[in-house]
Amino acid sequence: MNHFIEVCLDTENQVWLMLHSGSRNIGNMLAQCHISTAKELAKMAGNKLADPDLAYFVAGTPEFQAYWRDLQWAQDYARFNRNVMMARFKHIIEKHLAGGKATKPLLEVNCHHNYAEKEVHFGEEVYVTRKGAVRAQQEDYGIIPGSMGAISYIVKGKGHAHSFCSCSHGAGRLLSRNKAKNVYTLDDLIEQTKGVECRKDTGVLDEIPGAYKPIDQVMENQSDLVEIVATLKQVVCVKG
Ligand SMILES: Nc1nc2c(ncn2[C@@H]2O[C@H](COP(=O)(O)O)[C@@H](O)[C@H]2O)c(=O)[nH]1
Ligand SMILES: [Mn+2]
Repeated sequence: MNHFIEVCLDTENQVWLMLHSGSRNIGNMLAQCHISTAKELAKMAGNKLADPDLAYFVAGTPEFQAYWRDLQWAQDYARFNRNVMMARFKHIIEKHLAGGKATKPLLEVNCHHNYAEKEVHFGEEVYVTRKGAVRAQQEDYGIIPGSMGAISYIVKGKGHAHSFCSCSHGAGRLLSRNKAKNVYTLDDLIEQTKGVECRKDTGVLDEIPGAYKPIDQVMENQSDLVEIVATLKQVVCVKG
C-alpha cells in the first residue's frame, strides 16, 4: 500500500495540501473474508468456475448484503480517516507557515479510489467498481497524482458515459516494485526527486518517479474524461 501527504504549489504558487490514503488495509481484510465466503458458497453449490477467484455473490442475497454493508463501512472509514489526517496536516501547516492563524481552503476535494458504488448508467441501476480509478461525473472534482517527483492534477469530470463516468486515479505503474529496485539506483532517486523534500534512501527506491508512467501522457489519453482545474508540483512528500 502506498500512502503519502504532500505540500504542493500550483502554477500561481498557491499552496495545496494533498494526501492519498484509503482504509489502511481494513477494507482489504473485510474483502478477504467475503471472498472466502463467496468461494465456499460456489463450492457448496457445485459451481464450476473458470478460476476460484471468480467466485461472486448474487445481488439481494444475505451474503451480498453483508458484503455491501462492510464495503460501505470501509469507505466511510477511509473518508473519515482522510478528514482527520487532513485536519491535522492543515493545523501543522497553519502553525508553521501561517503564524498559527486558521486558514480557509479555496477548494476541498475528497474522492474515493478503489471502491464500489451503486449508480445509474445507460438507464439501468448497476454496481460500479472503480479499481485504480475515481468517479468523474460531470462537475465531480478528482485528484490524479503523478509520483513523488512528478506533477499531479486536480480535475473536474466530464461525465463520459462510455467510461462509466470514471478516470484514472494516478499515473499507474510502468515497472513493478521489484523491477524498479533492480533497474534504478539511489543516485537515480536523488536525481529524479530533485527539488522535493522527501526520503532519499533505498527503502523508497520502488517508489522512484521512473517506476510510474509519464503523467502528462496519461492526462492526454484521458482528456475526454476530465478537464484540468489545477496543476500541482510538490515541494514536500512524506510517504506513509
Ligand atoms: N504526487 C504523488 N503521486 C504518487 C506518489 N506515489 C504514487 N503516486 C501516484 O499516485 C497513484 C496512486 O497510488 P496507488 O499506490 O494508490 O496506486 C499512482 O498511480 C501514482 O501515479 C507520491 O508519493 N506522490
Ligand atoms: Mn491508493
